[in-house]
Amino acid sequence: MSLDWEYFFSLFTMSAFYSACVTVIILSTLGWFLGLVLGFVVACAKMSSSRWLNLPAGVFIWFFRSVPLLVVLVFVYNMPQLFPSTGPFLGVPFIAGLVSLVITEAAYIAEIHRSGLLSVNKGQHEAGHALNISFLGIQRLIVIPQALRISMPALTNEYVTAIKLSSLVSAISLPELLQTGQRLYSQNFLVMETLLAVAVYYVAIVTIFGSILQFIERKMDVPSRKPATLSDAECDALRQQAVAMPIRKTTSLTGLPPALQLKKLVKRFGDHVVLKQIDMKVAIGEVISIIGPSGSGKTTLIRTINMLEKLNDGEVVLFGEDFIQGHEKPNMKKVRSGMQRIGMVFQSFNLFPHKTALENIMMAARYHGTTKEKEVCRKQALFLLNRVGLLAHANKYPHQLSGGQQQRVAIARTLALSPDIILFDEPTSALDPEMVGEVLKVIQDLAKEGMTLIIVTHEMDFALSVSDRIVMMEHGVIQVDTSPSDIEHADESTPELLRMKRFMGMENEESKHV
Ligand SMILES: Nc1ncnc2c1ncn2[C@@H]1O[C@H](COP(=O)(O)OP(=O)(O)OP(=O)(O)O)[C@@H](O)[C@H]1O
Repeated sequence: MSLDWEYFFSLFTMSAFYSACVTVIILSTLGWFLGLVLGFVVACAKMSSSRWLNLPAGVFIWFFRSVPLLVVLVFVYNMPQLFPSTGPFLGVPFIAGLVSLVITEAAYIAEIHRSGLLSVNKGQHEAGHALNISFLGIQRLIVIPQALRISMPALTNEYVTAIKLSSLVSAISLPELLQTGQRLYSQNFLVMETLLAVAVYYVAIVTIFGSILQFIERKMDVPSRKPATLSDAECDALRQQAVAMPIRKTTSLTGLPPALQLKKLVKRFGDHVVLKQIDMKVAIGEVISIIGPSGSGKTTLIRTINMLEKLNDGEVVLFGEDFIQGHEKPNMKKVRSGMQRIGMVFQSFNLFPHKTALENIMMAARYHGTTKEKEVCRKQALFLLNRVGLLAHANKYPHQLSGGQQQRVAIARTLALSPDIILFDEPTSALDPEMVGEVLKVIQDLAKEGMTLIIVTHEMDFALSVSDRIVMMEHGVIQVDTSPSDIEHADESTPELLRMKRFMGMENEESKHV
């Protein structure tokens, strides 16, 4: 048996096939896109902690992934028999086909979205929170763009599946490609030629639209972008554009309330009490280093100050005003305005990987509208980047920067909100030794300018040189709270201080014999 090639080629000049192609493209594209949107809602519902949301979402995914599209299709198309009022809507084959495709696609795509959303690092949410960006803002600006990039290959694959699945709507007499072919070969019995032509049409659609999605995927692929270091001339040009930030001078003023007052802070993780009634005052412009053995609660302490950890009991007072009360539901208005005054720099930088260094710095100011115009915002970000010595790297993405450079960008990002207090959580612990100095220098400059700083650190020499007070924590309590000079002069008459001195590695020969 040989194929009738003349007939086969004639099928590519037949207008019925081209209108069938249009039907397939519209149906599968709409089905995929609406499935994308519905799938996102279902994924968010499934990830919600509310049983009222995650249970129905789980049932939806389980049910519609289990039922074949053909069954859903026939059911939806015949729905008007049960509910006649749906007739004008679901009785239309295109709409019945679209609704079925959207429901089935949404069940699959919800799981793709969920894996994308889950793969965005917790630190990204925390960095957004520390920049006082709301939950929805964090999703829109930080999480969804990253999750979409991660999910894009699987979503492209799902689009191809939608194109192929659209052939099933031939079962309800929608003149798509397969149905057009079936109608032809039922008249002339040239089955193989017709189906071969149908296959060619499908391959062409998949190839064209698959390539478009792959192009978008490549555009979203941040690691493949490699903006270069700017030349000296380019840096000079940018420096001319930079506009100084209105940084608040917070040198200690007598008569003003402390910048921070921690009153009997208690934090528990299950039965484990990590902070045991911590009391501490931080004056305006003061630099405090918190040291102590691993697990003593240093990080937890500063995380409770900006609500990254929920306080169980106690109170945080910010510039003399109520800020956080452990035993009460937070007053979100007060918390939001307080958070605006506290910046945080993380051990693992938590820069936004889909944004350049400059965009990382601009994000929060633009979100909060502290600087209305994008251009002013950009100029201030340039100023901050210049201040941390990274103007030449303005257009680079975090993956192109060294650890020390990333941390300096993170500090500039924090400064973009003009905070009054900055919390540093072991800012140099994730850095190679040769990069520690460059970050400490930036922190030292902030200290000299009178910024209020609380620094959790294991860099003892740095703590001694930069701090007004050094606080040593052990087992969730503050053991010693003293000045660097008291530590340096510690001897046997002050055993607590001597122990701290030893912990800091400053033990001298004399004291070793104590
Ligand atoms: N999310 C959490 N869930 C349960 N336990 C936690 C959590 N975070 C911290 N902890 C526990 O709280 C204690 C204090 O942890 P924290 O990170 O504050 O210590 P640290 O003094 O900063 O230690 P390190 O110097 O090693 O960073 C530890 O025992 C830790 O296991």
